[in-house]
Amino acid sequence: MRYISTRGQAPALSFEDVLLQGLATDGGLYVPETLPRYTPEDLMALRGLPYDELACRVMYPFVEESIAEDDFRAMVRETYAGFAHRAVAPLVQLDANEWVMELFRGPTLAFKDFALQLLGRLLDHVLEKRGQHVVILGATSGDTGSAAIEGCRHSEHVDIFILHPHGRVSEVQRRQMTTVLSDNVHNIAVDGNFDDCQKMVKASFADQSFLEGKTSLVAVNSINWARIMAQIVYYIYASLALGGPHRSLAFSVPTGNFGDIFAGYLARQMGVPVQQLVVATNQNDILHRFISGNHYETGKLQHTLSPSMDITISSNFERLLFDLYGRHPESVVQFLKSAEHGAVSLENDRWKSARGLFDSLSVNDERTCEVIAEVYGETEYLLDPHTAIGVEAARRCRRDATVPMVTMGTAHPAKFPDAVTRSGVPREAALPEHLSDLMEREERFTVLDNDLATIQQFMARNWRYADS
Ligand SMILES: Cc1ncc(COP(=O)(O)O)c(C=O)c1O
Ligand SMILES: N[C@@H](CCOP(=O)(O)O)C(=O)O
Repeated sequence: MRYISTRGQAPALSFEDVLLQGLATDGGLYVPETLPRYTPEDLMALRGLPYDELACRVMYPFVEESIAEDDFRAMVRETYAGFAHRAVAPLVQLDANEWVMELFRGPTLAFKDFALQLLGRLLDHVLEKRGQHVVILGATSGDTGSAAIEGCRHSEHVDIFILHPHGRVSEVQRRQMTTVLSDNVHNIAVDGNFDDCQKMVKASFADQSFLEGKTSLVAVNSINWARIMAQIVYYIYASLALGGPHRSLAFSVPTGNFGDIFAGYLARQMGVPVQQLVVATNQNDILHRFISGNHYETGKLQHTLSPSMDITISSNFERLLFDLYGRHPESVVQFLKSAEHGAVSLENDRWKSARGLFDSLSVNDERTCEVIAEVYGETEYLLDPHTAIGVEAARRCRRDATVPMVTMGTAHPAKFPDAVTRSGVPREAALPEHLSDLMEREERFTVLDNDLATIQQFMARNWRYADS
């Protein structure tokens, strides 16, 4: 399988090169040139497989030219053996035909573990083979950072620098990152917001001269194709568990960088019967405004009780645009250029074709807390604020009550105790055993100005082989 850039000017690459590259050299994102397609018979043959085996079978075609099957299977098995539930991604029923898929049973309690615990292993495998050391650079609004650090903390082959917006992630999220004291882990709290962090990450990928040719950058954000690939699997798992391929499903996905829901879109392109995808956002609603009204215009970032979705520029929207434009890169470039200067719309027929699949809703903090309380009242099930937004959007946007609706449960409620307390539910969300002393652990992080040169100088001084 070859991967091509959404902007059409970068060379096509193999999986191994895409894994190590991050952004394409033309600023675009890599996508597979073609997707594997399943017939209903193919899907039937996947029914009942344990999660790790399904994951091997779904992902292997994407990596087969770069990694031997036995090695890949071993990495996938080890990854999902580290999850706290035997089903890996259990489905919890809230109501008739209404489910939450718990994607937070991995080591750092958010859906990012599905891809990032595997990404750490894939990187180590490839870097060991090449005898190479790299620098990982990532931006986080709270969850990617800890999952990426967990995936790479023991690696001899990487140094990892994670930028988070200072004071704008939850205390649990911050501590999950900053209490990892390994020499190769560098947490930077940026005096800015997530968009600022993400912009500096992308600028650093575009121009890596600050590394003086001594190393290269690897991405752990969902600009890295491997992130999306691993997330396709749980959509297929949900479908097969709830009657697929002979029954359609709808998904509601708490959305920020559009990576998770894009994986659902790809599962559908591969033949999984998905009737509806609901984009569930907080007050940072650029995607909701686009889906509901064909109006794409960045706004000012707002800080909410669902901080992981405090994002106004969604990286993976570009991957969807590429498809909506019939895989015509010049149109993608033109759209994105115009968006830098104000509001943009798609041609009506293209937007309508997206509307055939996507619905959306934006949910504010007050309503998020009400939903946490309502669902707890109905079922004694405790939602985190991101998942609560998903559940609200699922209920409000549902097209057909006979089609099972699955909300992606993207984080454990214990990561966001403020929202849980504000909702007034009579229960605390306790951290699991392995994190029970998190609040007492020593922290290490550096606060830096929201300035690209400052960040890059810090990195150049601090990566482990800086003087070699
Ligand atoms: C808990 C949680 N929910 C939802 C999202 C949104 O996912 P995506 O950025 O893939 O749209 C994120 C982070 O991005 C997250 O950490
Ligand atoms: N919500 C994310 C933001 C980064 O998104 P990514 O999926 O592109 O890594 C976070 O929690 O860090």
